[in-house]
Amino acid sequence: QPSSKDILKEADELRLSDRTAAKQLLDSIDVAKLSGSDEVYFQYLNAVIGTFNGDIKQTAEVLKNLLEIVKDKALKVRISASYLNLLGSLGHWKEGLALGEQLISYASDIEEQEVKYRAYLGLIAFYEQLQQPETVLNLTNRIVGKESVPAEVECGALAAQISSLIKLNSQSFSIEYLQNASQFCLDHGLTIYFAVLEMHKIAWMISQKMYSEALPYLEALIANPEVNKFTPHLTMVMSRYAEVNLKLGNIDVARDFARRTLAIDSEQNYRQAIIKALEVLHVIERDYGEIKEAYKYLVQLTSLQFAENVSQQEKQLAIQKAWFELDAFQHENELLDKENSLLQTKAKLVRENFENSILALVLVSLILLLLVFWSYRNHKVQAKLKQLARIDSLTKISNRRYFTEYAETLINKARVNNELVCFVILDLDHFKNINDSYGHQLGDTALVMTAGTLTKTLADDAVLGRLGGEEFGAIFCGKRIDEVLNLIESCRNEIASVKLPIAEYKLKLTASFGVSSSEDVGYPFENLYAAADLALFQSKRYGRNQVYQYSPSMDS
Ligand SMILES: Nc1nc2c(ncn2[C@@H]2O[C@H](COP(=O)(O)OP(=O)(O)OP(=O)(O)O)[C@@H](O)[C@H]2O)c(=O)[nH]1
Repeated sequence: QPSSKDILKEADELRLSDRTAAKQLLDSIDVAKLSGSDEVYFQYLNAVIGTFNGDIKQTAEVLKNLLEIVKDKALKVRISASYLNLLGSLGHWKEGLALGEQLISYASDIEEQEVKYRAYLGLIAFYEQLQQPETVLNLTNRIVGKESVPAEVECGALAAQISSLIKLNSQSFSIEYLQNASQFCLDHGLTIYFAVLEMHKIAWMISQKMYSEALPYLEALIANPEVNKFTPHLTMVMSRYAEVNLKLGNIDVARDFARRTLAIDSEQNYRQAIIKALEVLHVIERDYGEIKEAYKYLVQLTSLQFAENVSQQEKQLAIQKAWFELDAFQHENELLDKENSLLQTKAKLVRENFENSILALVLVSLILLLLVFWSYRNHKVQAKLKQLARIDSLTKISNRRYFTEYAETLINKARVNNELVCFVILDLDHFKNINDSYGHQLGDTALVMTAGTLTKTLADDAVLGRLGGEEFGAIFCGKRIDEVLNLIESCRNEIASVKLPIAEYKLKLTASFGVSSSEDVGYPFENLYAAADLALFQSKRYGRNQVYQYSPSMDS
């Protein structure tokens, strides 16, 4: 029991030699059981086998649809080749030219030689219809005589090759070559190609006026049942037979076969044969003096020749038009491609621009951030510097410059508010002795401890500062004099109880105070300062470690 695939292959092989058997094989297959790709193969064979009798248009339609679904590369090439052939027969030049170009590219990247040959054969048939014998010859030379070419492909190529050689009047043509080719196709049972080649041989013989030599070949063709089945071949053979007999003086046979030719193709589909038959009949009637009959055939002949010329010219024009349209289409495609790549470049540019903008934005943001940070730091540094410029580095309270500045501001404010201002100068007693006896370091410690005590006892009520050396100042605004004196008194006590870090704490630290008030000397700071200084002097003079308040009597 052969598999469906084997049956398909067998039908494929019989396709050109025995169409009926091939068709019967196909009909024996259960289509429902075929796999996807085998079903396409089946449809393809069914369509091409049908072509010989059936409607070419319908076959073309089937192949077109198969092309859309076919997956197998080799089968795709075959279907394309057959479809191309039909497009040529139907005069669909533009579609054919486009498919032809596609087929060339399919063929170039297919591995299987056989498929490649079949693709070339499809192209050959199409270019024959385009009447381009040079192209046809070029393609046939890629097949003829090459290794592992299937006989049917070889015969197809041979038929086209020889026809082109004759058309081009080539030196490479010889009747022996044609004879061998014809015999080869006959031996392989490829009757159609055999008939085509025989026809070329006969035509060539007629052109060489070898009428009697041509006669037996024509008779053999007429007797061949395979040729008989195929109307275009049969009409051509019969009309040629009429022509040769006319030349040989067999008038009755010539007339008979010319009339039979007209009868077979009553619709005059195969014009070349009909024209030939009409020519024979016209000559016969004219030579017999049958003027009326001769005239009748001449009219038919002329109008058919005219129609043939017109359709040939129409075909040429259609082909030209197809070339132009294809060219325009390709140009349009190229233009579209260019436009596309332009758009892509544009999009890339926009993207790059965007990316650059983002980058710039990030950079600017970073710079801004740095600036903000820098200015913040700068601000802090400035503030720190400013603070450093105001602070006495040893005692960490306001230095003289800042204290004086600030005192002026406070005093001005107090004057406006009509508040009492008291100014106090404090000076450590016998400080020089501390330095001299215990060293500068202990002197510094004493200064720091004094500032600490001042801050602890007075900072809530007064603004403090170091005036220089072992001298400190304090400003009280909006306090009564007795309150100020009390505070200073307790400050003096605190200083006196400071324990300097020396052995057994036996060194006593004391300070003398001079106090002035705006009530006595007004608000000018110089006045307050001078008055407090004078009071301090009294305090030192009269025993130290005590508080003296300025009184105008001190001035004298
Ligand atoms: N350790 C130290 N000593 C200082 C500093 N500034 C000033 N002195 C010293 O303070 C001393 C001030 O001495 P004097 O002006 O004679 O006054 P005194 O010894 O305190 O005597 P009376 O004020 O009269 O009680 C000097 O020896 C200065 O060198 C300082 O920042 N650190």
